[in-house]
Amino acid sequence: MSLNAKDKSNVKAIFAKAEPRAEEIGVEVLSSRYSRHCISFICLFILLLLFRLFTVYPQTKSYFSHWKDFTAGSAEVRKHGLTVMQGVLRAVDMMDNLNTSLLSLSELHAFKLRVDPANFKIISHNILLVLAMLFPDDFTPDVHVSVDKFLAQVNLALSVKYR
Ligand code: HEM
Repeated sequence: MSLNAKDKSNVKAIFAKAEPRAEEIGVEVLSSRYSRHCISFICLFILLLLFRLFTVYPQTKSYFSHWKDFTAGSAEVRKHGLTVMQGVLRAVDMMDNLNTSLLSLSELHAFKLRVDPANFKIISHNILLVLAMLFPDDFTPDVHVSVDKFLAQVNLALSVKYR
């Protein structure tokens, strides 16, 4: 299912919307539940995303057996979360050319990391969930459809080298 012009603008808007709310979100949420060291929106997103991923789908931790600390806010979780989110944000920028722009990432996950591609669906579900939690007013059904379609395209592009 390809992205139409409305989908593209919805996807760009919800990811762009995040930045100005960083401080507000950081103070309200991070100070109580998460590390105080990481106060940008992106850090919060990462903490929620990976925290949910590893808690609700603990089998995903098996790919990170070299990590020492899986708790929300650990240096490893923060560093890797940022890496994944940079990948997603790059995909937002390159949404017209996903297969090419994510090709080397697909190769890495398929042949070096040997990640079961079923996990791409799990992480997409969590990305949707965290966006809905952080931006309930912006996360209209219309936006939900667009982001869902976008993440499905990202998954397809990440799965290219598995075929
Ligand atoms: C939206 C989906 C995803 C994106 C955009 C993404 C992106 C990335 C990026 C950018 C890297 C670093 C690549 C490099 O070092 O050159 C990476 C590494 C990695 N990814 Fe993913 N990833 C995704 C999904 C997943 C999933 C679902 C898993 C497993 C559950 C996974 C497991 C890993 C592992 C194990 C590494 C290496 C981490 C390390 O060296 O400590 N990724 N990913």
